Amino acid sequence: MQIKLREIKKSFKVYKRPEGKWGLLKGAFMRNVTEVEALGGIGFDIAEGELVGYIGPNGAGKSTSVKVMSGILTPDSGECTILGKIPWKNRVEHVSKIGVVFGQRSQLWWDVPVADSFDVLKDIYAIPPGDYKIRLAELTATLGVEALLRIPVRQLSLGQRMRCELVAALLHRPKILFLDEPTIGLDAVSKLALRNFLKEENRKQGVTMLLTTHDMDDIEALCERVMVIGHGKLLYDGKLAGLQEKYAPEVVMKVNTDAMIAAMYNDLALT
Ligand SMILES: Nc1ncnc2c1ncn2[C@@H]1O[C@H](COP(=O)(O)OP(=O)(O)OP(=O)(O)O)[C@@H](O)[C@H]1O
Repeated sequence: MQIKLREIKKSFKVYKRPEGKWGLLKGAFMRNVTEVEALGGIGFDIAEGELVGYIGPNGAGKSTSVKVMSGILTPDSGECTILGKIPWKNRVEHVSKIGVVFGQRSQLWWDVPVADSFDVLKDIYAIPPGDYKIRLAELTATLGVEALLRIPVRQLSLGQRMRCELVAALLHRPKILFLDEPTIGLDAVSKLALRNFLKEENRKQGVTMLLTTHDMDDIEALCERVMVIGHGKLLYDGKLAGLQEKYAPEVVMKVNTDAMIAAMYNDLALT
């Protein structure tokens, strides 16, 4: 298995300021600490070449899991091996084998042209110049971003930036790609283009992908297998068709996946 998680737990300490008009002053001397359990013993396996959907309501623990798997966060307990290594213990080696796209954050430098960010990534990942040239040409052509290379990132539209984020995440030919809400805020055309790209990258290059999204059309278009997480626990791991059978209305021409997922969250008391 490329990705293996067992009983991963992660809690965060949250500091609360005392309420009332003196709260700010009192808060300087004393703060109430509470613990939020983001992951309560998550476990799953993902094999090479799989494209798995990872869904759940807001605050379910999806991003926290992705951060653990990408080595950004160390869990409180449990086991996690990615390509046989522990992400937070072998960080340098780990990041050279994975790619991460956070839809709500950028890994590109805001004020410099896109091409300059790619050049920096080439040095960070120590990509040989010949390979870099080929891979950059291949990715920029497929994602249609050649004309954007000299433009500073802050001047790009969301859809343009997202395509550049994908180039950045795939330049070093990672074996695994974690995608945390990559289609958030994109229009229908950009979503379709991005889905097609991900499907092809998975099929042709064999890149293993874990896709976190609230857009059930993403899941339907890309993932045969889906994992549902709620309150930090894995609630379902299986075929999308299995979820549809259980939660979709009996006779429909096209399954309304958003309604289906809303019914499931209600049923599992996740809302
Ligand atoms: N750095 C942090 N400090 C405190 N609490 C945190 C932190 N990161 C996450 N949490 C909490 O952990 C829980 C899980 O958050 P997480 O971001 O993993 O959820 P999510 O499933 O990705 O949600 P969304 O769909 O809204 O992005 C939430 O209750 C959140 O408030």
